[in-house]
Amino acid sequence: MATLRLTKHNTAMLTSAMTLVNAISADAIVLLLEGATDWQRLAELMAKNEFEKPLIVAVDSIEELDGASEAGLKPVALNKEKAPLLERLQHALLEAAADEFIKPNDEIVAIYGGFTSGRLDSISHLKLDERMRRLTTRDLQSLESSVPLKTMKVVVDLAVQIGVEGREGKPVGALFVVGDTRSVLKHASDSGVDPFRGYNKKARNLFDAKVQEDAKEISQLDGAFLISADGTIERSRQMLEVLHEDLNMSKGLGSRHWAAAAITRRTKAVAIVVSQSTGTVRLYQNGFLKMQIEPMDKGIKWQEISFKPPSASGDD
Ligand SMILES: Nc1ncnc2c1ncn2[C@@H]1O[C@H](COP(=O)(O)OP(=O)(O)OP(=O)(O)O)[C@@H](O)[C@H]1O
Repeated sequence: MATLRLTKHNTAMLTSAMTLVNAISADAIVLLLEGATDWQRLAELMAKNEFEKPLIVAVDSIEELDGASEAGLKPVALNKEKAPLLERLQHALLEAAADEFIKPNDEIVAIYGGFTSGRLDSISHLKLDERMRRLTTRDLQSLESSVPLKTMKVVVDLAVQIGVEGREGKPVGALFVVGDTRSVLKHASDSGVDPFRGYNKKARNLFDAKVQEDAKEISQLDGAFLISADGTIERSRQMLEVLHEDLNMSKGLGSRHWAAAAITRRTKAVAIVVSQSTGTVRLYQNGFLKMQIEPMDKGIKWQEISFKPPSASGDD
């Protein structure tokens, strides 16, 4: 990947971004890069400009961020090399919020090469509240209690892609049940031949881009994916049989959503559903809708859902 040289031009752009942050009382800079840069020199540039706010450096792979933290920068790994600029920027903001480098209401100055590789040519002033509505760290962390955050993110990203892209020009829905697989299996049965059965763990791990593509193909078939906390597809094409009667669901949601909510009521799993009709991704935990993500053509927009807590009588 191209490393960024701190040329006279790039240095001047970075200095301008720092000046802008201070002038408008913004909260942080997000520097979106295609590869590493001289982290130490970047830190020196901050010191020279007396810039004391967080400078988040977002690069695709974690290896390229070697030394960034030690230099006093805030590193974020994207793993989105081929994604469009806007999606990478959005992802950088989500990751930075999840790592608590920034807060959901912060104002950010983003700096990146929008037109030419290796040349910082664009500076944007973003209000996070507008940018990503309300993805709060609290939401992510509350989900992390049963499943590691990185597994949640990989499944959510995949679900969003399925919702946006569909398959072969047709909309596709999907259901991922993540974590507590042993309990979930007690409520699951094959709805057809499971294409993942018999493959070794590595060939079933959703952190692998090829496995993600396979999962997108299989999402066209009936049934749910059961994913373990480490991101392994334990089963696919599973029909879930769970009682629905004590759930409080929005009107218009069909059996896939009911199954998703119900399984999280009975187990400690988190369910992530892609609606075939709208592409909307919903996350259920403990039988409740916790988050809803409306897909957009470019990037994702996160929304927090306010849901009615169960009444004291348990009549929910
Ligand atoms: N209990 C279940 N377990 C696993 N998958 C299910 C279950 N019920 C439904 N599905 C899957 O959901 C698909 C669509 O069902 P349905 O249209 O009722 O769902 P929905 O909630 O309205 O979702 P969508 O918005 O995607 O249409 C089914 O073809 C099946 O693959």
